[in-house]
Amino acid sequence: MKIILASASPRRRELMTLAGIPFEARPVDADETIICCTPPEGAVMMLATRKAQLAAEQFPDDLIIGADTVVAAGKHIYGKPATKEEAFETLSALSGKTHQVFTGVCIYTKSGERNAFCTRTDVSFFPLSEDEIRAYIATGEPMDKAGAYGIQGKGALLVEKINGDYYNVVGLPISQLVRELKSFKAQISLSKE
Ligand SMILES: Cc1cn([C@H]2C[C@H](O)[C@@H](COP(=O)(O)OP(=O)(O)OP(=O)(O)O)O2)c(=O)[nH]c1=O
Repeated sequence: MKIILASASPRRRELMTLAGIPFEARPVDADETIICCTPPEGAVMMLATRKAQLAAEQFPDDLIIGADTVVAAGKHIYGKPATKEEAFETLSALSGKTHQVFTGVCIYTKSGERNAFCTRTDVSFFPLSEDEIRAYIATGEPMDKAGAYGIQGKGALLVEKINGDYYNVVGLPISQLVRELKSFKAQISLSKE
């Protein structure tokens, strides 16, 4: 049984490699629309499960990992910005405040085993000036990232402090994932021999 990462995210691939998990990356084209008023924890687990189920159609004999990350602040849920203006609005809303980053992960086999979990990290931003936000957007970094920033890049300069797993913010709570995989019933080897 192979491990399939149902993801196009280069960050998730890097983190799987960092953890020493042997895997193949097979992106899926999932509808990432979140039903209105769904709490972020439920939304990310639902989307992670949707991605895993789609990949399982193509790889019915394998163990699939799907993941989804969103940023939540107050009642708002922020995914990847569609435009630079949306990135500006998102970063303005996060400026000077603490928000939550939720990543949902689903480990799934077509034979019926399923484990979905969600990890939360609190991230506090410094107050940001309009010029600072515009300069950051001009780097191009925000456009493919939930909440319109990447903590692993220049986005690190926006962050005053974090509470929780750093790798969860980058897109995969890798230590929790390794623990969940160990307790998963499927016969998988986590070593790369
Ligand atoms: C907050 C934050 C998010 N991100 C990224 C992680 C995810 O790749 C992305 C959130 O979008 P997702 O929809 O979770 O993932 P994706 O579209 O990149 O990849 P796939 O659906 O194929 O798995 O935002 C960072 O890289 N750094 C950060 O600091």
